[in-house]
Amino acid sequence: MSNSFKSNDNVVQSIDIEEDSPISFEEIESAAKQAMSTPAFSYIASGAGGEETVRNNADAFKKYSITPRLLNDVSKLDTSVTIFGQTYPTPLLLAPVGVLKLADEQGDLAVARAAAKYKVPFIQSTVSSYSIEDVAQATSDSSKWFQLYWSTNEEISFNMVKRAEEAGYKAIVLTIDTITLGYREKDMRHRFSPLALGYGQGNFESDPVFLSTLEKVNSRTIVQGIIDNINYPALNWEHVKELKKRTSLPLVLKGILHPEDALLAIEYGVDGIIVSNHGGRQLDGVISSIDALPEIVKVVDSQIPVLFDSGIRRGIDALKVLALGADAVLVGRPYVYSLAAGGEKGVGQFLANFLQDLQTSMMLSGVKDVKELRQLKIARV
Ligand SMILES: Cc1cc2nc3c(=O)[nH]c(=O)nc-3n(C[C@H](O)[C@H](O)[C@H](O)COP(=O)(O)O)c2cc1C
Ligand SMILES: CCCCCCC(=O)C(=O)O
Repeated sequence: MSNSFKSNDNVVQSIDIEEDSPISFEEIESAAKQAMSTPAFSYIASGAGGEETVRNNADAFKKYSITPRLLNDVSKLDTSVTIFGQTYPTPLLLAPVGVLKLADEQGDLAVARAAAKYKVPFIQSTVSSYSIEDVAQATSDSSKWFQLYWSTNEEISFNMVKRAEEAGYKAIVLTIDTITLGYREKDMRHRFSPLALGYGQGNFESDPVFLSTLEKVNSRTIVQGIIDNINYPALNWEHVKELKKRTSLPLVLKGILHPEDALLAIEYGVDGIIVSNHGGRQLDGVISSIDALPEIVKVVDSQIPVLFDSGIRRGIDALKVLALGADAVLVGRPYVYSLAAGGEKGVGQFLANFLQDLQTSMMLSGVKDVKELRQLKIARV
């Protein structure tokens, strides 16, 4: 079976879909579950507390309904978006996910290569399994952004940002909702920490500042050091101001849910925001990302790009978010499950299917491009 994705520059990219490869999100999730140990799968799938927000993220999407327009000649579809002066053929990015080796030995390298085929930017996590330099070398033809967890030792943060700049990354994404790790009952039950298993030390292993700080006593010390370092409850807007001064790259804040914080981001000179509740993994009981989006889009009023994640499972979900005014969308768990189920090829198949779903959904909604999507009638029912 062959699936094709036609991008706006009329390049048809096709991949072979193996007969028994998973297609729907539910099939991919189930294949990942079979491929992984229970604690590892659970770390990826679960959320904080009683997982109310994980469920709300998914349920909220079902509440938004589209009223399509017809007879609008959608034969020439343009899915491209321009963010920070770069034009991408699709409005999709891959969310930063730490410890990807948990899903596949090739981890971030496999994901970066699959993303490059579809020109989908990959946002590499601070706690990635491979270093910034390894991922940069894995493929030069993809756009990569770097996600930063602020460190108690500022030099570690600035050093990583510098390395990302030198490696040609296109943006810095500062995650602001993880000043301490969420209360994750399932991981506690399984006594599970992916870092303790050594899956996510790419950037720290090769970070001389970090290693000298820890005096590299043993790997357990390093792991504890990483965890201690990314626990930073003191994080505040002054750090954002400082980071903005220290990088020439566009700075994006990930984890915004309140319109006032979106306005503060603009006031502090931030270049973009990601409306996100971290896939329900941080504060249980927070508003679903999709419900938070409309008010934020309204106050931001196109001053900076508004990106979105948490709960996107299919192309049609992305269409709803774009119709509500987001400039681009990120997916998390769907590509991680695809990686666990099928490695680099699995991620490629997921991307092809997802983008085809988005294209088909745009056509059937009667919109030709992402700008027109904003005019689409969408209501919460
Ligand atoms: C296993 C896992 C690890 C994650 N690691 C990070 C991380 O290192 N940095 C970060 O900013 N967000 C991280 N996230 C959150 C994602 O970037 C994203 O916000 C979330 O997965 C979006 O929700 P979705 O999974 O429903 O698409 C992680 C998510 C998962 C599932
Ligand atoms: C034990 C280290 C976890 C690093 C944080 C990764 C993350 O953001 C997550 O949601 O998990």
